[in-house]
Amino acid sequence: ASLNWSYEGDNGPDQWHKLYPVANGNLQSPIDIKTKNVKKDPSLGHLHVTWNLSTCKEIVNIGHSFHVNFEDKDNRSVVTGGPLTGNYRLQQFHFHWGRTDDYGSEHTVDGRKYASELHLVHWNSDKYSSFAEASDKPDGLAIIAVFLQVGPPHECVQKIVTALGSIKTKGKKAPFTNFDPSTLLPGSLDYWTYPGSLTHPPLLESVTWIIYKEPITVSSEQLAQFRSLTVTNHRLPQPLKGRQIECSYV
Ligand SMILES: NS(=O)(=O)c1ccc(C(=O)NCCc2c[nH]cn2)cc1
Ligand SMILES: [Zn+2]
Repeated sequence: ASLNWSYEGDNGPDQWHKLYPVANGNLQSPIDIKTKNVKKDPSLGHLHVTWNLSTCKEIVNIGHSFHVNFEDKDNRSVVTGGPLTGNYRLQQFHFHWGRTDDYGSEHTVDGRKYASELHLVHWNSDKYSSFAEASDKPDGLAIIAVFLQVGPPHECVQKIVTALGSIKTKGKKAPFTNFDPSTLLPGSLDYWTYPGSLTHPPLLESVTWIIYKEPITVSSEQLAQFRSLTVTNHRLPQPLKGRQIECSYV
């Protein structure tokens, strides 16, 4: 089915509220993280990530982005701990980017835009039986975000960039196996967390966001390869509406 929304033109982000009224809700994402307003929460423990590379399945061109999909029929790849209660199962990861290296992340930090942002999407498999069922529940989803800055090329991102060559057109998919997403995490495991939403339609307010403070580094050429699929796919920061951002001190 062709999407009724886009990132530019008549169906762009400022129009999304017409078909998805929640776009003007109180828990919309992304947001700008004003670090001086973040609350240190000593009770926020480590995040425990157990991603099993046997669950990595395929890479798919979905038009406005590409997804790396995981088998989520059991708890082989889960995240738990930190702000989460119970196990959240990894379903897919994807990136957001802009037309140039100067912007492209969805979340920003004191107004700073990164070149890109990785999202690792998980659903609450203790309480729900599928992503779709979990996707509209307040405790349904947990999305881990990692910022990407420009510098030397990233060895593991290169595996993803190489695979893009075989999914050049919308709807195409290719096998993508034995990839360990933990190779995409930064060195420091300090994170911010806040309650928010999916960052494009259906924009459901069902997400516990967990955003690593430290970026990873990719090259300008690797980002240019992302753009070869679609030129831009990031939403701008939304109103905080009184939400509190917390941070761990690992
Ligand atoms: N950028 S992001 O916030 O990580 C994000 C992650 C996943 C989705 C998504 O799965 N959207 C369509 C499928 C669906 C959801 N609920 C019912 N169908 C959207 C945005
Ligand atoms: Zn995303």
